[in-house]
Amino acid sequence: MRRRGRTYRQRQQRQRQRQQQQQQQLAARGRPCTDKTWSDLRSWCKARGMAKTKLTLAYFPGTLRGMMATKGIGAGEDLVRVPESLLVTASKVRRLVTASMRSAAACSRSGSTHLPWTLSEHQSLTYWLYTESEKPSGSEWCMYIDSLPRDFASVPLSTLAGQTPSSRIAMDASEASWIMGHLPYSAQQRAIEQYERLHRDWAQTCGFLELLGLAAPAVWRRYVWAWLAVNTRCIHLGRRRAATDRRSSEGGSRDSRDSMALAPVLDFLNHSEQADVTTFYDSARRQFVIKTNRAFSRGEEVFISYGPHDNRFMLLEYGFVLRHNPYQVLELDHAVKAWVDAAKSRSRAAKRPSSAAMQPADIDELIDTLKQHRLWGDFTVSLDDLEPSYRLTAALRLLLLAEQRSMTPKQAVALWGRWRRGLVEKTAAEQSADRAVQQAIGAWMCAVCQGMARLSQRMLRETSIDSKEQLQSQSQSQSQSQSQSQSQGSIGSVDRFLVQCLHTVWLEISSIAQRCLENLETAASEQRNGAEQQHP
Ligand SMILES: C[S@@+](CC[C@H](N)C(=O)[O-])C[C@H]1O[C@@H](n2cnc3c(N)ncnc32)[C@H](O)[C@@H]1O
Repeated sequence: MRRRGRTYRQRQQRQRQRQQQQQQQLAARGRPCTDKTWSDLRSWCKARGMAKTKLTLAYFPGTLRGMMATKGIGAGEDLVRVPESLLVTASKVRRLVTASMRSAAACSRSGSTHLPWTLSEHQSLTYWLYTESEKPSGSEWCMYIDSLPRDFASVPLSTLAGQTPSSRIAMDASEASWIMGHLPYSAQQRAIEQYERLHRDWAQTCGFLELLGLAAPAVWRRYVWAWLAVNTRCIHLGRRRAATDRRSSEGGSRDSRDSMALAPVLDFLNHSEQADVTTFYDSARRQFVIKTNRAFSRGEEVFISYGPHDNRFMLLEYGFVLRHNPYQVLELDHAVKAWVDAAKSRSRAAKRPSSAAMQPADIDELIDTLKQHRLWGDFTVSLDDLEPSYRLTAALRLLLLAEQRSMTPKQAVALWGRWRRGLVEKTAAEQSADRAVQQAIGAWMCAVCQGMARLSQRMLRETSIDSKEQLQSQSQSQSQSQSQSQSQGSIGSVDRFLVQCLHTVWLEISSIAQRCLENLETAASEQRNGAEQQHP
């Protein structure tokens, strides 16, 4: 039977329904941004040669502000092409400063326009962003600067940096000590190094500008903002070429020594570990290009990849974490170092040290052996196999072998060398030492995982948003008892998103530690069963 054609009204109704469905789908995925800042930025970029893209700024439930496909994007298509004129690089900053110095009286007095540029790329871009954002008459780049986040509160360093520069993290601010106290050990160390880098960059920039007779960045919090904007948003242009391989850097073009840049529009793209993009510099058209190797449908969030990083790195560098990060590992450097410290104290505390017992100097020698073989540090357990990594096994094997009473440190190193070369133990004594060290590694791993599981349970309680709010009201009511809250650190006004990220990190740690424990228990019971069958 032939279907009768639809009436005009039915067609109209169906079209309306389809439009409504599409709008609902879009809203579930993300909400396009209707902000004037975005339309101004787009027009400003267009006037400077940026071609139209199939991307628009939008807000998404999980990732907040990011880029949405306005049309279907096919695999192999360009996502965005940023013209040279819109890339801010260190060489451009250097040329701008040189040009301003040429016209400055200070420079004509010295009669030289040569600038011995000593700032790093990060320092140069931070200085540029700082000065542009401070310009009283408005910057030529104000459209771009207005599009940047007002703060980077979810990046721990933003709080750890404090209100004034200081040579080390000021733990008297209770929010800073709360954050440090809730970072995993490995992240604490990285946060300290990050702070030292920020402070060194600020001090070196001030010193350099004073030498040139230019105003140094005086407002610390603004400098921290500019530094974090560069750290979280700059793109990597590819490998730096050697100075001899450099092409002309005159005429405003990019110097091939530049390896990073600030790039408007492109820096709205969020990260996904599933993103598959190719980035390159099209020297014929003088544009930085990002191509996607997978398709995106209309309304979908478009991602790039910031690299294969675990969540601790993501949190410290970018202020977010992935719910399921494929690069997650349990980092155990702190536990190995704690074992070393404890072994040294035990040895020092022994009243009559026996000639066979390890002395602190022996332990240092063993560590040197591991360092010589590039096997000291970066001790992990991966989520894939829940086994200690080769580096961790190697370190534990050497240290725990040497700790056995039957063995001198020299003998331990020799036996360890045989294990590294994959040789089978020959004598009965060697075989028994090997069995004993395997058991000792199992016991060590068990104790460490139990400790990590206990610690993560506490951290999970303290970073759950409910308890955050409870603690916040407690800390408000206890605001008079400053000394107490300062020594323990208070959650105070710590960014809510940062607290959620910390919670996710501790969930990961707890999950790996628990699963690792289960694995160890299964292995131990299999061993027991095997032994019982051999000697019933
Ligand atoms: C290059 S910018 C991307 C644009 C940024 N979302 C914005 O609003 O301007 C990098 C920052 O975006 C955020 N971000 C990137 N990928 C993310 C993700 N998968 N989930 C949550 N936030 C993300 C982080 O705050 C990060 O520091």
